[in-house]
Parts: sequence; C-alpha cells; structure tokens
Amino acid sequence: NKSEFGLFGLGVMGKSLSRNLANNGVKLSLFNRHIAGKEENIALNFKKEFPELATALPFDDIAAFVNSIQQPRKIMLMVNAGKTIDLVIENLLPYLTKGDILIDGGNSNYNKTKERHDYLKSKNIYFIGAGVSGGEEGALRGPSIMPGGNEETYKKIQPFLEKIAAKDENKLPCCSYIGPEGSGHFVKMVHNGIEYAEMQLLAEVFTLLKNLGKNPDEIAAILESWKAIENSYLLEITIDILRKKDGEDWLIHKIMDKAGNKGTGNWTTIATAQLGIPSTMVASSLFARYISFFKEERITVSTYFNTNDLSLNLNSEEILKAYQFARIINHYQGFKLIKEASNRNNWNINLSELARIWTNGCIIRSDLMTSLVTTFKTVDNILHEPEIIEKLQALKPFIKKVVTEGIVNEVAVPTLTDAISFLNSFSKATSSANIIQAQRDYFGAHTYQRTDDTSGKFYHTHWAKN
Ligand SMILES: O=C(O)[C@H](O)[C@@H](O)[C@H](O)[C@H](O)COP(=O)(O)O
Repeated sequence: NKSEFGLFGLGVMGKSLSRNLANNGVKLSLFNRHIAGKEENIALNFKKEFPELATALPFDDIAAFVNSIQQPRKIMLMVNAGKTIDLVIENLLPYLTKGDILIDGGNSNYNKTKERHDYLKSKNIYFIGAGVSGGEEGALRGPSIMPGGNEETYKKIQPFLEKIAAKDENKLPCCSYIGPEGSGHFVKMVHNGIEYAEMQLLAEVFTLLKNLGKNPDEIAAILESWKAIENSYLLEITIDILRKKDGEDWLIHKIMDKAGNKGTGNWTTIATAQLGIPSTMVASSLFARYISFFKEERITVSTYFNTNDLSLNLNSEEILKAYQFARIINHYQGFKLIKEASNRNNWNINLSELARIWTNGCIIRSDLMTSLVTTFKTVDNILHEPEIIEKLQALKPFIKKVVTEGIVNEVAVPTLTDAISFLNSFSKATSSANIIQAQRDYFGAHTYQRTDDTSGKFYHTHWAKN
C-alpha cells in the first residue's frame, strides 16, 4: 500500500525529519538521488540503519518515488536552498498530479518561495515554504516549524507537521500557519537573524570574561549561574562548548576564529535595509562574522593598534545585566522587522503565536521568548510594554558601563554596543537627522519638512546664496 508522505533529500535534516516522521507512525517514502560512486543507495542503507524506518519505502528513482505516494501527494523537499530546489521541482513535475503538494523545508529565500509558489500554482501544484528550526537534533526530536503559503493547502499537511513538531509547555505543537506566500521562510530568516545576534552576544560575553582572566571552565560556571535568570538553548550549548576538552586544553582554544555563514543573516540584513527597518543588531553580528573572516589581515593590523596593560573594571554581574539588556533589544528589532514586513505584505502574522512556536524546538528558544508569548498578547511593540520598559531602565546603567569599559579597553563588543546605541538613538524625540536633511537639500535639493509646518510640506533652501 502507498505511503502517506514523501521525504525528498536525505542530508542531515532530511534524515532526522524522516526518523521523526516514522517515529510518529507516518508511512513514508524516502528519496535520495543516485550519483555513481558518490551517493549510492542512500535511502536503502538509511532505511536499514534505523528500526523505525522498517515500513519506509526507499527510492533513488524519482518516478517510482512519486508513484509510491497516495494522492494528493505530500512531498517534503529537504535539499540545499537555491538553484537545487528549482532543479528538483523541474525533475518532479512530470510525475506530479494536479493538487499534489510540495513543501520546501530548507532555508530558502522568501522572495524565491513566492516565485515558486506562483509558478507551481499555474500548474495546479501547491507549494508550502516551511521554515524548520532546531538543527539535526531538533529535526529528530521535534523542530519548530513555520509554514507559509495557501492556508487550505496547509490544512492538508498540518497533521503531519504538528505530529513531528516540538511541543510547548502546554503540549501544543510548535508549528503554526504563518501566512501566505513566503511568510514562513521570511520568519525563519528573521529567526536566524535573531540567532546571529544572540550568538554574537554570547561571544562578546565570553570575550569580556576572558579579558577578566577567566578560563573556559570558569566562564562556563558563570554562565551556568545565569541559567536561573536568563536561560536559553544557546546559553546551554555555549556552556557545553566551553567545558569541552581537547587533550589537556579546552577545545574552544583550538577552533579557528573565522565565522562562516550560509546566507540567512545576510538576507535578513538586506530585507531590513530594503524595508527601512533599523535592525542594527543582526547587521552588526553579520559584520562581526565578516570581520572575523579576515584573519590574516587582522593579525597584521593587530601589530599596529593594540594597547597593552589595559584592564577591565567589570564583574560578571554587570556583564549579565548588559547581556539581558541587549537580548531584549535584539528581540525587539527582530519582531519589529516581522511586524513591518507582515503589514507591508498583508501577511497578518500573529506575533504572540510566532513567539509561542519559538518557545521550543528552535535555536532561539529561551525564557525570554516564553515571556514574549504573553507580552505580544497585549502589545505588538515590546518597547511599549511597561514591564519591559522598567526592566530596560534598570539594566541600562550596566550596559553603558560594560560597553564603555569594553571600548576603553579595546575589547571587541560591537553588538552589545549596538544595543545601547540603538536605544540611545531610538529614545530621542529630537534626533540629529535635521543635519542630514539640510545637507541633502544643500547638495541635492532633496528638500526637507519644517518643524513649524504641520502640513508636511517639503521645502528647499538655496543654501549657497546666504
Ligand atoms: O534554525 C536552525 O536550525 C539553524 O539556524 C539552521 O537553519 C542553520 O544551522 C543555519 O543555517 C545556520 O546559519 P549559518 O550557517 O548562516 O550560521
């Protein structure tokens, strides 16, 4: 008898999701391409490896794979984002039938997802762009899933995705319809943007504590003590990472400080610039990765500019409070970007529900995220929430001290700095943008509005003639 669901692409995430589906009783067909001498019998060997896949049907022939699945077919594509998806779609199309559903579970660009959605719609094939977060382990035990596309189509795959998704504190699936078109992949992209800044903040905390003379074990112990106050998945794995030994030394000392990236932080920065939203922290954490990449040049430049015998006048308590402050600003910026994109595209994204499906399974799950589920029930802008305002006011003196000490002592804290600089700018009723407007009008006659004219009329001044 035919399978209920097809899983196409048995890479790291594809394999974990297959086992998760099988563990949840889904009758599966598995497909992996055949490349002689390189990728042979992947699906078959994978099936043999895990008892839960006993009833799964393995394939490396697309026609046989498609025909093994009940109609309307539900096929999840777990292949690399980019051109591969389009290639796979073209290879599958000849065998698909009107009403079949393709689900792209990779980190695809939301603009491309909309294009693919519209293209396949013209062929009566449904396309869901589903963000899947949680990495290899999350995909196996329960990821957070962010599906976007046609809502009626989503209802047809909802039971499968909800089965495999992580569960929140009320045992509800961390999977919820996000909205139309590429909205699912958009929120996954911003999830990764928030992830970039969260990771960078922990890297800066590590640097500050290291500059206070702490070794990785001592730093891990300090972070361990923070779990009771500000826990998150990323904090937990950073503690594990710092405690990992490599012979006598700590493994972290052997890892090359050149950060990679696969594009989602880059796309988030492009999207935020295009939408005119100041998500400064994802941008600074992306650029911190880019700076790290110039290792050779950094080594050279380090011989020109570093001042010795500087000493940080800080304690771990102050650093914790600075970290807490910066995390709130990071989440404010991420959700602001999503809210704006949702308004501009009429996606109608429910921020509280989004925070809820991010409370488990995904990389940015944290106590703060759990608290935001409630916050977004009353406000859609956390900088307007009295409790959060109060918390930021209480934490502000500490991040000001930490960032000042960091800069004075030449410690690289770009994303912590960004957090306080952002609020220093965003909390000013009167900014210095009048200078910018005057300069633009001076050299380009770009005109400006006047503070004493509420009509909003634009003015031009013949500056040089004064
Ligand atoms: O939510 C997740 O499960 C991760 O974010 C996942 O999507 C992946 O690990 C990122 O692609 C890493 O991104 P970089 O390679 O850009 O750091």
